[in-house]
Order: sequence, then C-alpha cells, then structure tokens
Amino acid sequence: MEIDSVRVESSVWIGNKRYKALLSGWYFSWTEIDKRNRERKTISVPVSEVIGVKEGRVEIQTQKKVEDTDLDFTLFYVKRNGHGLSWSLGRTQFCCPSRGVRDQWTTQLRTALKTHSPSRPHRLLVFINPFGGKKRGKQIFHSLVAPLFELAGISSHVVVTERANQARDYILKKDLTGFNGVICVGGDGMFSELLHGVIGRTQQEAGVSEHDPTVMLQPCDLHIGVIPAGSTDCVCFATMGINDPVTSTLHIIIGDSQPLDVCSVHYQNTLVRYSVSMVGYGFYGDVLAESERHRWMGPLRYDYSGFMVYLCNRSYPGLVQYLPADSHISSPRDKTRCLSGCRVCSESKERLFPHFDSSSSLYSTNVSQCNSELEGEWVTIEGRFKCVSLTCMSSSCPRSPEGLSPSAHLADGTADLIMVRETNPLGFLTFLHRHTTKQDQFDLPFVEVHRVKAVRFSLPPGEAEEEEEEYEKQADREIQTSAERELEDPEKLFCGNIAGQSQQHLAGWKERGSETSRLKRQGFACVPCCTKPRSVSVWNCDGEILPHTEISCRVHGQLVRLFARGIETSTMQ
Ligand SMILES: CCCCCCCCCCCCC/C=C/[C@@H](O)[C@H](COP(=O)(O)O)NC(=O)CCCCCCCCCCCCCCC
Ligand SMILES: Nc1ncnc2c1ncn2[C@@H]1O[C@H](COP(=O)(O)OP(=O)(O)O)[C@@H](O)[C@H]1O
Ligand SMILES: [Ca+2]
Repeated sequence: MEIDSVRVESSVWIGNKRYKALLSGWYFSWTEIDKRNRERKTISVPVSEVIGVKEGRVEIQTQKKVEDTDLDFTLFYVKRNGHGLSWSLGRTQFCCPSRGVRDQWTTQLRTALKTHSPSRPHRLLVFINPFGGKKRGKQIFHSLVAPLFELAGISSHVVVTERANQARDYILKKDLTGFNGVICVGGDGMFSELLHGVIGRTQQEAGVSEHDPTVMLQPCDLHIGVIPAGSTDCVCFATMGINDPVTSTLHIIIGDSQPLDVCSVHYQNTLVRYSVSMVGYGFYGDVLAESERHRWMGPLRYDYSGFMVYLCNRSYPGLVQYLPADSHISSPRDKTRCLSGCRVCSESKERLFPHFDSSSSLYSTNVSQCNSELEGEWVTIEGRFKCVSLTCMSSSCPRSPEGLSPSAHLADGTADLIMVRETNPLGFLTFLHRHTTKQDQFDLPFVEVHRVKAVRFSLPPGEAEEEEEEYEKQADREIQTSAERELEDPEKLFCGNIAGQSQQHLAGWKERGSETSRLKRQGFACVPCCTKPRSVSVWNCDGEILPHTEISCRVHGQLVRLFARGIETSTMQ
C-alpha cells in the first residue's frame, strides 16, 4: 500500500477481479485491472457521498457481517438511480491483500470523511406525524430511515407526535443542546411546524421581534430535514426533485445544505404565520377549506375538493399591492429553472447579507440593511380574481411537476405573485391543467405574474364595508350558537390545525367574533357550491387556513436551511 499526504493506493479484490483502489483528494475510486495489467472501467465516489465504512462483509439490510474475514471491508455510498434524482444506498465489498492494508483503508477512509464532510450531523431530533398522508410515517421511519442513520453513526431522538403543534412547541421550549438538526416525517403541515419552531427559537435567542414586519430576521443555524410522508409534500419535491424517503435520508446523512426563502405573513403588526410554498387566496383557499372536511380521504381530498370548488366557479374582489424585485436579476417568465448550485441564488447571498462575516458566521441584524430590501415603488392592482397566490419557490409537487411558478428560485430573496383574473370556467381549467404539463400557465390573457419582495392584500373599500355588514347579520342570525362555542376555544374549531398561533394571536380571534363566524360559514359550515354568492375567500398558507383576509407578506431571503442541495441535473454514476 502506498500512502502519501494526498494519495492512498493499493490493490484490492472485488469478487474474483483485481482492482486498483485510490483515495485522492475528494474522491475514492476503484479501477478494474485485467489479466494483462491494463486499466479498465473506473468507479469513482466523492468522499462527501460515502455513508459508512465497515470491517468485514456487511449486508445492507441487516448490517450484520455475513463473513468476518480480516481482509475485507465494506463501503456504503450514495448511488444515483434513473435520471439521478433518486438516490439509493450503494455497497461494495473489498478484499485486501493483508489485514494491515484493510485496517489502513478503513482508517484512511474514515479520516477523509471527517476532513471532507465537516458539516455532517451527528445527532438529530426526529418528529413523526403518525397521521400524515397515508398514515405510514412510523413505518417509513423505522424501516427505511433509522437503519441508514445507524449505519452512518447518527444518533436520533424520536418523538411520535400526539397532537398538532407538539413538534413546534418542543423546538420552541426544550433544550436542544447537541442536536445538529431537526427532521420531520410527514407532510408540508409537519414541515411548517418545524419551520415555525426553528425560526421562532432563533429570533427569541437573538432578541428579535417576529411581529415587526420591517425587521431583519436572524437566519437559522439548525438545519431542517424532510422525510416525505404527507399529502402534497411540496417542500420535499421542490428541494429534491423527488419524494422518496431514502433519497431524503441520504441528503440528511451527508449534511447537504440548501438555504430557503421564507415569507412572513402579517396582520397589521402581528405575525400570523411563515410560509415557504404557497400563500393562496380564492381557489386554493377554498380547496383547502373544503378539503379539511374530507381529511378521511387522505391525499385524494385535494383532488375531490379541487373538483367541487372548480364547479363553484367563484371569483373574488381584491386590491393587491406589491413591491417588485429587481427585474434585471431574474424574471418569473425567463424560462430558467433553479437547479443545484443555482447562480442567481448564490449571487443573492451578498445582496441579502452584505454584512455577513464568514469568519465568525455572524449575520448583522442591521435595520437599515433590511429597509433597503423594502425600498422601491409599490404597484397597485384592483380587480376580481379567481386566485391570487404567492410562492417563494417553484412549489413543484407530484400533482404539478413544474410547480406553481416553474422559474422561481429557492433562495434568491424573492417570491412570485400570480394573479388570475375572473374568467370563464374553461379558461380557468386551461390555467389549472397547464400546471400538469410543460405548457406555460402564465401565457394566458387573464393571468399576471410578478417577481416581488413584498405583497399587501386588502378588500376594495366598498366591498369591505358591505361584507362586514353582511357577516355581522349572518353571524347574528344563522350561527350564533356555534360562534359562541368556537369563541370559547377557537383552536378546537380548526381541529388544532392553526399551527403557529401565538397566544396573542388567538386573543385576536376572540376579538374578531364576526370574522371567525364568517370563516366557519365559508370554510367549514358551507356546503360546496352553495347557492349564496360569497365575495370573500380565505387564505391558504402552506396548507393552513389563515384567520385574516387583509394580510401583508414579506420575503426573508435564505432564512432557513434544509438538508438538501436543490435539483441536480442528470448525472449518472
Ligand atoms: C386539471 C388538473 C389541475 C391540477 C392543478 C394542480 C395545481 C397544483 C398546485 C400545487 C401547489 C402546491 C402548493 C403546496 C401546498 C401545500 O403546502 C399544502 C399542504 O400540503 P400537505 O397537506 O401535504 O400538508 N397543500 C395544499 O394546499 C393543496 C393544494 C392543492 C390544490 C390542488 C388542486 C387540485 C385541483 C383539481 C382541479 C380539478 C378540476 C377539474 C375540473 C374538471
Ligand atoms: N399527532 C397529531 N395529531 C393530529 N394532528 C397532527 C399530529 N401531528 C401533527 N399534526 C398536524 O397535522 C397536520 C397535517 O400533517 P402533515 O404531516 O402535513 O400531513 P398531510 O400532508 O397529510 O396534511 C399538520 O398541520 C400538523 O400540525
Ligand atoms: Ca425565492
């Protein structure tokens, strides 16, 4: 065996074939040597993608040694399947000329792993929602994820949730010393709990008020990992390009890091929620409100509710104001895609954090810096809309592989505002259908899209007053008793589903009795396609219904980081 400071090399055997194994720089490779000593095919694995090195011949499933010889070692690494987005565990068993050489290899490979992968997690906090999606969260974790963590030497503390918001509260309140990341096994709702916990805790520790819409929030160090086991799983799909628990687990193990923009939603000077995928009014709000009544259908509830709400053919008046992003940098119609190593996103880092000190990893929370992000001319648009949606990223998911806004970026500090004006049912169906094909859903005369830094939504003045009167009357007449019941415990009304509500915010609900009554009537008590015209919809914020109509949203560039690397272009191994 030859070892110098940059190279380790020796002969090894795989089965009955001889190979030259080489560890050089960032790569470990093995090249077949034929009987005439000529070099044949080489397989090369980046050290950063090695999952583990074990002495002996070890099986993948059981991790047991099938044969304990002194000459063998087994290498586990990331293997790309198909087009490269789906990852599985690769395994190769090497036989060395002597025990000394075998021990040298295991030592050298483990040292290289430590040097080249310093950001790997050692200890993780895992939250499983046993009721998400098809209710397979526990099974997915124990059969697919836990064995890989064990192989990689990662220890985990597992919490199977017993109620909504448990994961969020745990992150906000418990001692997290020693954890390098938090993982959710569930859907977008579960991710959202972790998101609120991690952002909230980071701001608490930094002494930053989350309620102030103009403040620069402190970026979060604790990484979030997502094992898809929900209904839409849009966060996972949009950051990995695939919903696959094993792929997600391998990205977590190797400590990949993908920054993500987050949108904060405020009502007056109170934080309502954070969003990473979609804040949608009109169609998407109605679909969500309707779908909550059909949770028993599992993921299909969205298709069923989508169909019912589509038949209602509603449109809503609204006043939308937005702060455009710099159109020289990128545009929602530039037909590009945000891929792994995206230039637009990496160049945004300097713009978003001009005072970032890389030596100490400190971000300056300078208020003037944040205000510069909020500078510019606001644009106002009034009209009747089928839907108004804001998305910080493409929001691609299996239902819409290109997403709500195919050219949106994961970490550029902007979101895309999509406004679909009132149109005939066929026009709206064309718009919806284009989400499922490669056709441009923005190339329709009633659709507008803008890349923005902030958005405000309000009801046109006349409408707002009329609505208010109508709701007051309705609230008094029709649902007084249920309104009283819900005021006693507003959280119960939504089945504990308003994750992220602060006490202050819940108090806000109690004050606005007529608004909660209205929501109940619209979202929960209303029969789909009811004959009464309704001119106010609800907001769908990453799968949660918001208790306010007039909201303002602001994008916080690269606020959190995921164990992911964005979508890779085809790279076959
Ligand atoms: C005709 C086919 C139309 C397909 C339209 C697809 C649009 C898909 C947009 C997807 C945006 C996803 C944004 C992510 C939202 C999630 O955060 C959030 C929570 O997810 P979770 O339950 O996993 O926790 N999910 C949602 O709010 C679900 C929104 C889903 C909307 C689906 C609408 C389906 C529409 C079917 C319409 C059928 C019309 C047929 C007329 C003949
Ligand atoms: N043990 C639990 N019981 C009830 N609700 C829960 C529990 N754990 C999490 N939740 C809530 O369930 C909601 C949906 O969960 P999620 O995992 O996103 O599944 P889905 O994608 O099917 O909606 C989330 O808003 C989350 O807060
Ligand atoms: Ca973005």
